[in-house]
Amino acid sequence: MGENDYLPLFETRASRGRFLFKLYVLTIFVAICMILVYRVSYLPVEGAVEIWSWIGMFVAELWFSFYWFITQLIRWNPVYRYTFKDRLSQRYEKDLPRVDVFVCTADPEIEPPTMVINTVLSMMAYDYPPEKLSVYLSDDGCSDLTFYAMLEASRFSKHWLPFCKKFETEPRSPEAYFRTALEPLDDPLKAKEWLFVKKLYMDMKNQIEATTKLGKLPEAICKENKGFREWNFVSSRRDHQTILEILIDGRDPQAMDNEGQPLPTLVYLAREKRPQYPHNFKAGAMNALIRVSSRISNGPIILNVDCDMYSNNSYSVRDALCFFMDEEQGHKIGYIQYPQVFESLTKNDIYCNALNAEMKVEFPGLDANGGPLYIGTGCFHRREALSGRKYSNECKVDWKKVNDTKVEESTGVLEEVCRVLASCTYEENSEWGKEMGLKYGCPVEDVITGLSIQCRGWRSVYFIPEREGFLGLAPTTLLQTLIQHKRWSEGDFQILLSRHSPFLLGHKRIPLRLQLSYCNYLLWATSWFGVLPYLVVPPFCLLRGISLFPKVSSPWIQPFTYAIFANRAYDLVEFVWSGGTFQGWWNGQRMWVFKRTTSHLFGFSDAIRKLLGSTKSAFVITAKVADEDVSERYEKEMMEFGVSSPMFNILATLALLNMFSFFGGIKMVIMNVESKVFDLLGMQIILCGLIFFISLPIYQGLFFRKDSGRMPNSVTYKSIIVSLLACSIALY
Ligand SMILES: O=c1ccn([C@@H]2O[C@H](COP(=O)(O)OP(=O)(O)O[C@H]3O[C@H](CO)[C@@H](O)[C@H](O)[C@H]3O)[C@@H](O)[C@H]2O)c(=O)[nH]1
Ligand SMILES: [Mn+2]
Repeated sequence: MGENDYLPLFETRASRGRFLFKLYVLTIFVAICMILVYRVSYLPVEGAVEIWSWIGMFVAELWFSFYWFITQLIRWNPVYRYTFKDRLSQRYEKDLPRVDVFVCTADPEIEPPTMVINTVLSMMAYDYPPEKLSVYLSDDGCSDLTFYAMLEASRFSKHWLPFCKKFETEPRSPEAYFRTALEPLDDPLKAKEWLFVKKLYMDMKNQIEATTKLGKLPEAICKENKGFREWNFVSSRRDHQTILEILIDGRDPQAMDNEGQPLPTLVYLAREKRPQYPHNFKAGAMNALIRVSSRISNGPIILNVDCDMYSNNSYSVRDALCFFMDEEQGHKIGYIQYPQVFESLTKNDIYCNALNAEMKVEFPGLDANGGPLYIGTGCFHRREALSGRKYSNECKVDWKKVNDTKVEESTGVLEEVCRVLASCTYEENSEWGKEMGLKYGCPVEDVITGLSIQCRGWRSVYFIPEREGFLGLAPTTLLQTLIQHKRWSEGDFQILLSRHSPFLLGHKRIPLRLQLSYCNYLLWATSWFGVLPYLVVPPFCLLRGISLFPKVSSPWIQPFTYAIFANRAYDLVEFVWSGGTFQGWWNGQRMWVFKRTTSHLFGFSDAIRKLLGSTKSAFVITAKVADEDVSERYEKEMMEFGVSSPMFNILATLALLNMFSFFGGIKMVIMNVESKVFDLLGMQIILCGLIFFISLPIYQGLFFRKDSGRMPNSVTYKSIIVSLLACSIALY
């Protein structure tokens, strides 16, 4: 192939027709400047409350302006990637590299074993040479139930893999497939086979679920495999030796599916845990997997998924390789991030978990600005980059040679060697968790690790396949959503404050526009600087009759209304364009306020406390199952409160304060029609009104609902007292 007729394995297209967007940005920019000019030139001269309120609003607006700037920077010039899998096959089919898949699970109760093995099975069934595919499960829950389910899955895979090939099934998680697929009616022979495999799956599932419900394995099952004996030595989930079993050794000529084809390697690992050693959550699990897999299969490409993210597209590995193996650009690429897509969402996505705008607009924009973040799941890594190697020109891989090395040890010996690699002491006095592998000490181990990979000179790529690559589960209650966002905002902010921040570590190593783009997420924790003043000061001042905005009749009102409403209109268009509904957008506005006044506020304070050394970071795992009545309310899109939490106290208090002020404001307007109250306070009344309408589900939860998902009484009482107190302070 000559220099000139090189055909790339992927291509990058910038999105076109951005003129309207850029015009919109320009007009908002002008409006923002005018708002700031107004604030500075009309600073009240007397009255402490007046002056301080004014300053509070000004701080909020400065914050909004800055944040607006970085959100536009991310949106400025998104790029989209396309792959050519046929070219990959033509050139490299025989030399495809080994690929290691890492699945992490941590708790058999909130991450049920059937869900875990469905993810594992979907990964084993990739359209990829099985002898080059290895799937590793890290079980931080150290559960014999999960181990048992994995054994069952390894048996079932002998039927499932040939079945997937024959029927070209998609998706390849049996649960997801059988949930929707219809039996093939055209061919009775095929139908018989189809029904047979379906029954096999159902039987396996029922048996695993029955055993899980019991919570204990029957003797008979334990006798079947020597692996179960390991649990005799497990004192608790936090105190046990390494358990490592190679359930299928791909090298074993006996490891065949029922059509005589080889099977992918399958490994179960519960790394050693001891109370005196920090286990570092998912980052620790991943690092153990990196080491263990380096001995067993040592694939140069690693795919990392959470246990709830099954593969929905059997070509994802090939797509990813189109990037890594591209002759001109591939060697620079450290990781390829796929979007996080969730299948558990309701129609109008009541908790706004879809991340549509992030995944469809912001990440393509990040890709243009220097590369997307690593977000923990659905990400293909180059092993070298993940392990800590710096990028250099020598990183060019000779793909024709990568498969040359062979492991010689027997399965038993390999297991022995690898147990040591997953022990607690192995990492002592080493660079693991610092310069090697995923970084420790941060609740968003993914983002901080991705950033450090980029700072070591690697490029990252964002790829949205036509058929979604991975489908996962999002939180299904309000509190879980808020807690997840607290973990994210806290971790992200911690990165910004640390020496790993994009501005310190990234200085001169990644482009400035990428440094700034990172702030879009790393500054989440500070968002309450903007939002809290806007939720507290206007209603408070409204009750006192202090005006914070230009008169409705003044021309100065225009930049305010334009900046607020045009911005929201743009947001709506973007939301609907990326697949949402109008009601979903409205729900998103509510969650926007909720997250900023609770998750981000708490994330901020915990990050600061951690900086001062008074707390340690934790990782609250998101539940993947819920009680029946909770799920039922979720399906009906009823907001779930149910338990008391300081987060709910804040939400309810703010909602009540704005409600009192809104009605107070309306009353003032009605009582003094001639005195132009509306002209003076109109904008504040409208703002309080918006918060009032956004908070309707809160009032329902506080006063009108009877079900167990309503606000607990303690929250109701506390919020009423505090908001009334605030109102009386305002009035007197
Ligand atoms: O001690 C732990 C805790 C968690 N996990 C696993 O980490 C994954 C993510 O946990 P989850 O509770 O589902 O968190 P999410 O907020 O949904 O996860 C997102 O955010 C995390 C960082 O906050 C990333 O680790 C995840 O990959 C990313 O999907 C799951 O597979 C867990 O089993 C472990 O392996 N060990
Ligand atoms: Mn998750």
